[in-house]
Amino acid sequence: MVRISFPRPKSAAARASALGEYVFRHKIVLWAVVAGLITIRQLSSYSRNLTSMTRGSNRQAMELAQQECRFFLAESAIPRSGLGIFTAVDIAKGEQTQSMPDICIYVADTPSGTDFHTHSWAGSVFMGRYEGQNSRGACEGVATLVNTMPDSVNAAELVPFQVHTNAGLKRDQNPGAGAITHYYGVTSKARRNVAAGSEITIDYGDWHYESDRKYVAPVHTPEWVRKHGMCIDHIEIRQALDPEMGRGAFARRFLPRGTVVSPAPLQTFKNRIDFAQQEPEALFVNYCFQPSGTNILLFPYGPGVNLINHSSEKANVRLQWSTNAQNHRHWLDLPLQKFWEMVYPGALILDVVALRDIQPGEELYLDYGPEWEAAWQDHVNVWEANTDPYVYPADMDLTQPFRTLEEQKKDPYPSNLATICFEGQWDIEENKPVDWTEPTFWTDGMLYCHILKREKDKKTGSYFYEVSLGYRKEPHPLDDKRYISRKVPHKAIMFVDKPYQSDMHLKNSFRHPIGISDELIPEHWRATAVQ
Ligand SMILES: C[S@@+](CC[C@H](N)C(=O)[O-])C[C@H]1O[C@@H](n2cnc3c(N)ncnc32)[C@H](O)[C@@H]1O
Repeated sequence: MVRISFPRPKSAAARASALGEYVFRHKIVLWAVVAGLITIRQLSSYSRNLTSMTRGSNRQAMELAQQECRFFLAESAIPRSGLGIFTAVDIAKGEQTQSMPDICIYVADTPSGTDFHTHSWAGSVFMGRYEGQNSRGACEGVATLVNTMPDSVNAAELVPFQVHTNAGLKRDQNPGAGAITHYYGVTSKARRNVAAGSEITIDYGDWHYESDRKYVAPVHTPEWVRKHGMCIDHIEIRQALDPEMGRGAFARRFLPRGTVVSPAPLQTFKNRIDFAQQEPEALFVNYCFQPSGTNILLFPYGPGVNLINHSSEKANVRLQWSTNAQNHRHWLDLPLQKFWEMVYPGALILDVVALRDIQPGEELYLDYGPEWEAAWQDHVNVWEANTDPYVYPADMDLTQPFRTLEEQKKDPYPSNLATICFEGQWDIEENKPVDWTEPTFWTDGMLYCHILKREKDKKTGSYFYEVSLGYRKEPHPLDDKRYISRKVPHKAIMFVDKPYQSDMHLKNSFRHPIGISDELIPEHWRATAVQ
């Protein structure tokens, strides 16, 4: 598989003073020495803890797991914006501001009449613009949890360029193809040095919270963060041990029985039917809980939570309602109409809790319930490999020069693929060619394009192209010649699936929400099922 990565433009905030950098780096070194000493002490206390746990006490070990945790969810410094992400450790400029990459699940045609759009990203941001007519990506983890504070962006710059991986599942081999998202690998990095205790913030760009007011995030102490926060750093994401499952979630450290492995703030949806505009219904439902006997969907967006795969025999985590003050558990008792008036994303929080001691590196499993298991088995029994011609965009060799339209007449690209170009100019006039401009945020400048001409730089050997840009949702012959960009570098071109071609649109791909124990759901919710 060939992957390209794009350089990111330098932002003003990234130009921190050399002196500040020097002081901060030395602080880091000092911190690392102290941390090293702590680690040695912790390791010995860790083994003591293990011993004491076998005697029945695991409180100390749980505290240790909490101490080692770097990232937490706690009440945001932005008024009335619920939870925010805090760091308990110093982060140097350029380092990651999260402990694991996020996934995004694209819905090809955003349902109307729901609040799906409030906690999902515009199609272009994580490169899913061409999945459908009006696509939006619901992401879990930092990409959804981080708050915007345009006047005080301390930290995160979202880095979307490692997306597009089918996690080893192929449509001609695996029943799980199309049942997991391909958009994995969204991360964020610090724009400047971030002190331990800070809330991590970004700038959403086109959305300003009460834009007439300025908020500067107070920096808490790391102790405050540990005391009041919920750890979101206990999980690592890797390929699942069973390759049929795609990715999976693994324990980053020893997690004693009863540890909250991760909180899962929920976005609630009244009706699963809203996500059934196409066949198959939106992949999004596979990443949601559905209480039995209802049509309600609960989308958990705690980092890594919906990467936990199913096993009824090996389940080592379970769900329970969070005891955190940010969880409005009492709202579950409200009549449903009142509940829907009150509820907002993050108002309800489930905790994923260790059912037994979990060793570092163990894969985490949740019991999705008998209905899910039966549905998966039925799916595997009837599933047939899809052998129609198809090539994954990630399998295209991007070291080869892109073929011009003329060359493609003789040697066409696979019919499911389209070429896209990243172009920084939005006001190109018809029939007035311009020279290529680098976009400030690459994915925003993503457009369909046709390759008209190719040149090779004699000195460097790199390729440059003349392309025509298409501003439509689908490649269109009329766009062949109108908006021309010249001197487009090779790195600014790539392949994507045309709309409705990627695995998640396969008619025979598996769909089933995750089951949730009846004990957690109020009885009166079951009276609501819409047929
Ligand atoms: C919430 S996601 C879990 C994360 C997913 N593995 C991924 O890579 O994004 C649920 C989906 O994962 C896959 N999955 C989870 N547990 C599985 C199992 N026991 N066997 C096969 N597939 C499983 C199914 O495609 C299911 O619909």
